[in-house]
Amino acid sequence: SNLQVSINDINFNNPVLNAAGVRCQSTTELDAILASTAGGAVTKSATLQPRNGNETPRMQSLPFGSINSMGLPNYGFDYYLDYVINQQIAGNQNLILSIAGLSIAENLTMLRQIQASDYQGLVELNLSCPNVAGKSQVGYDFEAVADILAAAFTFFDGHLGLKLPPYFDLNQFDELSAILNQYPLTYVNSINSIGNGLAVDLDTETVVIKPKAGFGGIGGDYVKPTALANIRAFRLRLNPAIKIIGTGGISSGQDVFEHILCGADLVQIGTAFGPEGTPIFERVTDELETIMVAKGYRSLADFRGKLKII
Ligand SMILES: CC(C)(C)CCc1c(C(=O)O)[nH]c(=O)[nH]c1=O
Repeated sequence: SNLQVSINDINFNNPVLNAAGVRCQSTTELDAILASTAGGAVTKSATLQPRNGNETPRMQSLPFGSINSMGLPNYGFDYYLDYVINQQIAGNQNLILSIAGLSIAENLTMLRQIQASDYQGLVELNLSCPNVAGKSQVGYDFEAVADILAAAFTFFDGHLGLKLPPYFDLNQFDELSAILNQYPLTYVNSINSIGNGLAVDLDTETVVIKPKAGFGGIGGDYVKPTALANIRAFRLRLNPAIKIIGTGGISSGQDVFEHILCGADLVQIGTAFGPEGTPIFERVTDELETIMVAKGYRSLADFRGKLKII
């Protein structure tokens, strides 16, 4: 079967990438993803200056997923911009440069530097980035979303995608989609981890991660129903020119199939990629092909977005 996907004029051999944040902070880790069956690689969300991130333990595996409060540890924007440009020179277009500035101004600064560079690939703006003190993360402050997109598109003409937090109220999908449809976005990526979950250890009667009194983003099996709902809700509301990347709860070819059936063009694996490593990409794409053959689908377009109601 044909697993190929094109996002604008960027061709992917298969739709399965890593998610920003998992095993993608160093060039060694990114090279390993590109050397694997993965359709492409996403960099750890970058801030202008390098960051150590939060105290450990800051991520823990849980029975059905993970909890993390990493605190944006990364080697800094220049490190990742250099990497994706070098990959572009080497002929690899399947990179996504992820940025998560600590302010709207910092995000615009990074976008201006990307605009001034030779980078022609995909850029993923992480809207779970912090907002002004006392306000919700940008992704939950729709005025801030409108402001940053209006400002960005006064100068940025590259392939801009948005990494969105999960939403749970159908009116939020209507309201946010009405904003996003006003801009020439290349894609939205749904979902980021479900924010501020909590896991406890029965024996020690403690939380399991040190930062934020144990509060952290939840990923893995726990979040797949929320991910599928967000993908479907945005697919049904967004301009068809805005593609969808599905993230959340993928650990099998069946999960990939479900994301694509709900409307995803590409998918990203975060939590499950951690313990399994790069072999997950071959396993998951093989499992996807098996399902497609069994169902008689020859390409992803044969079933993408064709979820039926009953
Ligand atoms: C939560 C932020 C630290 C503001 C952004 C980076 C990030 C992190 C992180 O670096 O803690 N973890 C996630 O699950 N998603 C994210 O987007």
